Order: sequence, then structure tokens, then C-alpha cells
Amino acid sequence: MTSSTPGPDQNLKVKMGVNPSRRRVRVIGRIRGFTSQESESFSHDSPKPWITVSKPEHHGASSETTLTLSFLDQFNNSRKEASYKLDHCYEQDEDTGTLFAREIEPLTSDVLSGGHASIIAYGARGSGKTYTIQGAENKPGIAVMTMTELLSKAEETGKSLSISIFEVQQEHAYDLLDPKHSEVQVLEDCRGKINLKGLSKVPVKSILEFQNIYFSMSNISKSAHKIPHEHTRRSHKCLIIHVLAMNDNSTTKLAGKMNFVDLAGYEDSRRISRDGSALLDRTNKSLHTLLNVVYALNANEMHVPYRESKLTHIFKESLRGTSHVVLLTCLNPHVCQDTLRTLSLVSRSCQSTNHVLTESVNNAKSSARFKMLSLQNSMKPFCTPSARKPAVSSLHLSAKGTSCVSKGRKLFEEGKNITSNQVLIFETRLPQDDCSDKKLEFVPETAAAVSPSMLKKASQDESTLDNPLALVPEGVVSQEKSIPESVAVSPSKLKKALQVESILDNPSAFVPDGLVSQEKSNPEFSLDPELKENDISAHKRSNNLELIPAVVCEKSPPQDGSVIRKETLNEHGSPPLSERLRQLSNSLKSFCSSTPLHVKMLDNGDAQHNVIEPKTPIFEYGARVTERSEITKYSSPWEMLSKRSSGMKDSLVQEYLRFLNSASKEELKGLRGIGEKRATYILQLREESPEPFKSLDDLQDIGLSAKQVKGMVKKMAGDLFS
Ligand SMILES: Nc1ncnc2c1ncn2[C@@H]1O[C@H](COP(=O)(O)OP(=O)(O)OP(=O)(O)O)[C@@H](O)[C@H]1O
Repeated sequence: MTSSTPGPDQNLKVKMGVNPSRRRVRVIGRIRGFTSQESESFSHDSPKPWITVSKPEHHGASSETTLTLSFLDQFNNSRKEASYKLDHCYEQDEDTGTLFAREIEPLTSDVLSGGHASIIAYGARGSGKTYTIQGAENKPGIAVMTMTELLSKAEETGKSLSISIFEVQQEHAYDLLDPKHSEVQVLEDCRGKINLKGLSKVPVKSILEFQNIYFSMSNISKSAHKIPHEHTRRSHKCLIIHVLAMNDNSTTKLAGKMNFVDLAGYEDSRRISRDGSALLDRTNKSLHTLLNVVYALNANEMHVPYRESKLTHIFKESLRGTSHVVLLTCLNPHVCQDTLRTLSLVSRSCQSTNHVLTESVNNAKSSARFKMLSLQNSMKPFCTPSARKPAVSSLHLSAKGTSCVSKGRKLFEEGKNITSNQVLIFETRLPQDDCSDKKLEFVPETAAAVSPSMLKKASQDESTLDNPLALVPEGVVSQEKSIPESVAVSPSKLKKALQVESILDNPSAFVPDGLVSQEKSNPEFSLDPELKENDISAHKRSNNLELIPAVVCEKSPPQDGSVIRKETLNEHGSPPLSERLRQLSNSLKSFCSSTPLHVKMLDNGDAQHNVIEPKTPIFEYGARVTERSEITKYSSPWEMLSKRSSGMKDSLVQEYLRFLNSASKEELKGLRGIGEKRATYILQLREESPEPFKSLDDLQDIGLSAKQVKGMVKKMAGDLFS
């Protein structure tokens, strides 16, 4: 492993914060120790960790740990750094006992008095998740330590304990305590109470008894017997410790719950071959959903997407309300791209400015999230005063941020220089030290423009994922350089785009609902739907523009210059499925002839505008080759054709799912296999979760067999050529 030996220039430094955050989900890191094998590989020197923790850095009242990554850029021999935020990070010399004493032990009293707590271990493969949760020989993990603690406290208080062990794999949960490993059904009643039907509970009276069960069960993987492919064996292993109390009438009632989740190791699906990637994507999707849930909880969002994955649905009751949740991010001590990626994702999920909002600022909570997207200090003022009036601009402010809207308009009226085809993202700042002040401070200086190519660039650059706006070249607005093909992307969609890998290739699909100009001379733009009719008229007058209600909310106008005519739109304001499929077919054509992913996206030729892209060292870990080129390397036309055909198939399926997630009842009924009853049920599911259909598997929820679905998609594809 000589090439991967960490050198002094490849150290990941962690700056620690001390003040514990008051986020709903506490996000901590743990750098795992070296294994004896790894230690031996450093024969003449003691191993140097890739990650080191630097001194605390305070950020006012809510100081956090900032991980500063620095590594050698192989191409220009310079050092690059990136920062990640966590609440705390445990170093290599801090053992599991320390972590338990500081993070977990304090939660046990609450669990015994009826509370819920969840410890979720997240990280790349081999990063020490199982070691931390379960432990190794003579090295008990936090689950074992917790059980010891709970057993002794339960005895004192007359409570009893029982456990459940199950795994979640490819969106199915299997009971590992049941010899048949039968599937567990997740049922939710009208009050949101989750019932795990078919999940066994086994009483536990001693730690020995617990260890016997836990260690034998957690090593079992149901699918190992079923499908030989490695990726299919990736599963989330879950342990629930139930605390039971006696009622007055001597019956037991559930008092508290402590959950330990050892998540499947994160692996970048872009690296994996086609066979494995679909399965891997599904596993990664559930990891992304979990982080979305963490983000939504930390941001106090109204909608938390629990139902979007089996795992988060199962633990819904233990994640919400006053439950304690600790997201433990395990970090590899050697150079590992997946560790960077997990850090990046986790860091983003905890970057909300919200810290237990009080009533008085509750109205402003959706604005608070914008801070995360507008991001920090690297932003330079973009809107320089100029005589030139903006042709058209978009406002994407908080859902109810009317005061921001008016301030934004004032900015335009004052003649700030904003070009027509750019996106503005405004930061709205909550005065943190005075939560009683309901007013939002509008900070126009942080408005910036993002084009799809920049967005794409951001997605490919680990270090800039957290700060996409920093990609916008300084002065681009004042120099009046228009950014070709830029689209309006709201901050929330921008965030989503950066989290969901599959849509990074098509950022323009995130143009939000609103109004889109179809004038050739004025590339597409959108206005915040919140703008009232007279606001729109005012814009029309001042900008001499013809605005046509554009209903192509989910798509950018066609790349081939054609215009989607108004008459092709149905009464619900969206084009019929056939029209959407035609658009899809067109964009696939252009995709096939477009630049490959690995080609540099920002090619404006101006060196000072080029984005610095830190190159993460690529290395081999065990037998796994981590080269990204795997996916973009086609050696024969046949491989190329089959790769693209599969891409088309996937896109078609995605389009179909999107249709199910968004179409009206009448439109749904237009599909073969969907009648009145099924359409009603689909609408019901959509009320519970805005996007109930994520994969074809989800169609089983509405009683469609795989064969039926295949038949439908096949017909749709056939219709394209008829
Ligand atoms: N703190 C530590 N000190 C020493 N060795 C460790 C430590 N943490 C983990 N290890 C060792 O590192 C290896 C990988 O750890 P582990 O199996 O827990 O990783 P994992 O994240 O659960 O992997 P996967 O995602 O593949 O399940 C194991 O051999 C384990 O014993």
C-alpha cells in the first residue's frame, strides 16, 4: 500500500469546537484507530493518520467542530483545504469508553424514564461503525456498554428489558431473531404511531445473555443465502432495546426505547459497475434520505421525509419530538474518497442555523435554511450598483418571506445590476443573539448566480459541495458576462440537486414552479410563485417583457430551441405524459452527443474564472479499486451502446415514477393498469409523502406486480417510436 501511505501533505485536520450544539440531531465524528495490519504496513515509521484534530475554533454562541481537510493536489503540487462542520470529533486515541461516557451514558436515564434515543453509525466501508456499535473481541462497543448500564439501572427501578434485532435491506426489513427471518411490516396508524408487525422481542436479563444473542444475530445476513452479489448483502443492522415498566394492574407497558443502527457502509455508486450500482443506489438513497431527515429535523422543517425510506419510517417515533438522536460519523484514518464524501454529506445535513427555535421565531424558520445555502464568508458582493436595470430576475425567498420579496424588489428598483438569466439566492439572516426579534435581515450582498454547468462543477468537486456559490467567478455580474444556459434554481432545489447524485447531470430539471419566459432573446427565467399578479405586471411593464405562464415546471425549455406550446398543456398545467416522454427522448439524444462527465465543465477560457478543483488522491483499499474512471471508460461501441441504452431505460423509468408522483387523478387513470381505486390510493399515498414512488419496487405498494410494471414501461417506450 505504498501509494496510499499518508504523507504529511495529505493530512486531514480537524478543528474542534467545544460548545455542544443544541441541534435536534447531534452530529459527531470518530476517527477509527489503525488495525494491526495497517500498523504493520508502516514498518519503519509510526503510522500517521490522514485526519488530525486541530484546536477549537469558536463561532460565536454556536461553536461547532470544523474539519479542515488539506491534501496534496497531484496536478499542481499545491495544498488544498476544505471545511466540514460537526458537533464534535473523537480522535484515534480516544477509545469507545470515552465516547460512551460523553455521548451515550447521559441518555440512558431518559430512556429509562420513557424517552427515546437513537445512535446511528454512518460512514464509508471499513470506517469502524460495527467496531463502535457492537465492538470486537474484548472490546465492547457502545451497544454492549449501554446494555450493561441499562440492566443495572433497570434492576434498581424495577423495569425490565427486551431486545429486537433486524436488518433493513433494499427497502425490506427482516427479523433476525426469527429463525425464518420473516419480513417485518411497518404499519403507521392515523396518529403516526409506528407498529412493526412481525418483529420479535426477546427478554434479556443479563449482559451475557445479551451478548450471546446480539453477536450471533448481527452477523447473519439474510440475503447472503439468496443472491451472491456483494452489493446485495449491504444492509443496515438495527438493535432496539425496549424498556418495559409494570402497570398498576401488573401488565407491562413500553416505557422507553434505545436504538442502535449500524448503517451499510457508504460507497459511491459512480464507481461501481452497472450490475451493482442499481442496488447500491438504492442503499445510498436510504442513506441520503436519512441525512435529509437529519437536515429537516435540525432545520425544524414542517415536513420531515420519514416515509421516503424504510429505515427512517421504522424509526420515525424515535427520531421526532424530544427524542435524542446521535449521528455518529465514522472516519477512515487513511486516504479514502468515500470518507470525504460522507463527511461532505453529513456536514451539509447539520449546517442549519436552527438551534431549537422558540415560538417567536418559528415563522421564520424556513428562511433560516437559506443561510446554509448562501454560505459563508467567501461570498463577495455580487450586486454592484449600476445604471442598468435588471431585465428579469428571480426571487426565491422563504416560503412566507414576503418582507424579503419586497426588499428584493426594492433592490431591483434601485438598479442593482443583475443579468436576466441568472439565479439569485438571497441570504436571510436570523439575528441569532436576539431570538425575540421576528424581523429578518435581508442581505443582498450575498445574492449570486449559478448556472447548470457551475452546479455540475460543484457536484464533481468535493471541496466545493458545501459552498457552491463560491464557484461563481467574482465579478461575473459586473462584467456583464452572461452565463449561458443558466436556469433558476431555488436554494432548496439546489441543495437537493447537490445531494441526489442522479440528478446532478440535469440541474435544469430543477427549475421550480413559476413563470418561464419563452422569448428567445431572454433565456428562461422564473419568478417566485409568491409574487402577486400586480408584481408580475410591474415586472412586465418595467422590463418590457412578454411573460407567458410556463407550466413546464420540472423541465427547462427544450434544448433544441423548440417551444412547448401552451395548447399542449393540459388543464392541470402540465404537459401530457406523451409530451414529457418526447422531451425526455430529445434530451436523451442531446445527452448522448454531449460531453462526457469527466470533461471540465467550465470552459470560459478565462484563467481567472476557472474554478479550482482539488483533486482527491485516488488509492486502492484492499481489493476495491476506487477509480472513478470505471464508469466513464467504454472500450467498444457495443459497451457504449449498452451503457446508453441502460441510461435511457433508467430515465424512462424515472419519468414514469415522476408521473405517478405528480399526475392528477384523471391523468393517472389514463395509464394502463390504473383505475379509479388505484388512482385514489396513489393520491392518498402522495398526501402522506410528497414523493411516495422512488423506485419500481415502490409500485408494489399499490398492488402492481413487476410484470405489470414492465409491460407498462415497455408500452410507453414503444409509443415513442409509433
Ligand atoms: N477504533 C478502532 N481501533 C482499532 N481498530 C479498529 C477501530 N475501529 C475499527 N477497527 C477495525 O477496522 C476494521 C473495520 O472496522 P468495522 O468492521 O467496524 O468497519 P465498518 O465501518 O463496520 O465496515 P462495513 O461498512 O464494511 O461494515 C475492523 O478490522 C475493525 O476491527
